[in-house]
Amino acid sequence: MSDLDVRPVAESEFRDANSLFLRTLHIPPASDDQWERSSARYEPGRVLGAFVDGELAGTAMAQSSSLAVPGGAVLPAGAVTNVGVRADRTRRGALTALKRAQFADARERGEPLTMLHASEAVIYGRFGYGVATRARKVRLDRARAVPHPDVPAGGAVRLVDAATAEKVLPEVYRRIGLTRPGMMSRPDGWWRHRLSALQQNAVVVVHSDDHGVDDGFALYEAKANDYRFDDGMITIQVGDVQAADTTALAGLWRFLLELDMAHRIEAVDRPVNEPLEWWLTDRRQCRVTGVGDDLWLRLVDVPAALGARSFGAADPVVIAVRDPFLPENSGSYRIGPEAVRCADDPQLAVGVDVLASLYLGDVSVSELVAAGRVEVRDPAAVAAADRLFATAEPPWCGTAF
Ligand SMILES: CC(=O)SCCNC(=O)CCNC(=O)[C@H](O)C(C)(C)COP(=O)(O)OP(=O)(O)OC[C@H]1O[C@@H](n2cnc3c(N)ncnc32)[C@H](O)[C@@H]1OP(=O)(O)O
Repeated sequence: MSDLDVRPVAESEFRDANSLFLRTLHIPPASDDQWERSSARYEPGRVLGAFVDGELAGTAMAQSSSLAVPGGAVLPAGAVTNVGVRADRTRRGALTALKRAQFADARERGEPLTMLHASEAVIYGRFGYGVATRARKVRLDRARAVPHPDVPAGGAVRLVDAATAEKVLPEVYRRIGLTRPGMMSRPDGWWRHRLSALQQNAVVVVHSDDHGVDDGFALYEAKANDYRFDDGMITIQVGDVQAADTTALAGLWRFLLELDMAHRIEAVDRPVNEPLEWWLTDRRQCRVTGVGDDLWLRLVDVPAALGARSFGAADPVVIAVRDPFLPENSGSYRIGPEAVRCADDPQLAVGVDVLASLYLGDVSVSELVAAGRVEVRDPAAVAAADRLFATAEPPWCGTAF
């Protein structure tokens, strides 16, 4: 019988934890240069190790962040990443023990939420995570994607070098603000890691408004084919577009669509309701090549999380929440103008993972009723619950971590 112990790893062990994690993704250990960049995200006390008989067998870490929820509140949230268990130690409870320790740590830190992007969709539901935002991938043929005359116009764009980007991008992101449910703050270490990519092939374009105030940016890389023979000359791969308003967003997209020599533009992690189709004379030139799960959310402290978001106008609904992994969250909640625990008979019942999918407004209650994921005890409650949880626009995270 082997002995499993979970504890925060010392800073001197961060690199071992990183190497172990990379191996679980079948990636070789980082070079000194890669580790130098990657290590910025490692926060003392937030990198956990699972030790089997004293030897590191698994790891999971979190970055201190925060998440915008419906109604405008921004809640402390751990951004969980670099989760992996050595291939010869899997399926013996190491991840389960790491998740228990991470949730306990989140509670101590006063973080009602924890979030992640999942490598596989089957891993995290059992721990109470649900898909809370989705994102789409689009592809545009530059020659045919002609901007519509009604596309908002204004401001200016400029290319900036790596040193300028390091200063300007975090400022612009802060100025834009966490304006939409699902947007998260980007820790300093996240920025250091992300911007270190600029030493390589990434290009940064910044948009400023008519008063010269920077209000958006885009990061992209060019992937060159042999333009003499291949169908495609150059594909522009867009990794991060952030904008304060539609004029800035349209200005950045217009710039990308006017890049000489670019044959194709591909963008990932875009909001499902980004108005690209409406900005083209031929809407079919915006090809959606995929819509996938984006942010997975876990309500670690259900009363605090429900109490922090606003709800739409409708009669209150009593919902029973089942949380086998953190049973202290289980119970009935009256959701109305405010959400509180109660002792009333529930009208609907959900698992805490399903509650996470409803929480930011990505999916409606009735869609999940149709999917069999919401137990209905009072059918009249479904329409009211739809109105309570509905948000003005779909949530979007927009930050890869
Ligand atoms: C946020 C991120 O970093 S995402 C990256 C996640 N990491 C990876 O994908 C790397 C490769 N995979 C791994 O390292 C491991 O398989 C992990 C971390 C996903 C799981 O670690 P394990 O220690 O094996 O998990 P653990 O033993 O606690 O499993 C708990 C339960 O989840 C199930 N489970 C865990 N991982 C998987 C999986 N990938 N597919 C299907 N079921 C899984 C187990 O079967 C077990 O089920 P049970 O309770 O019914 O017996």
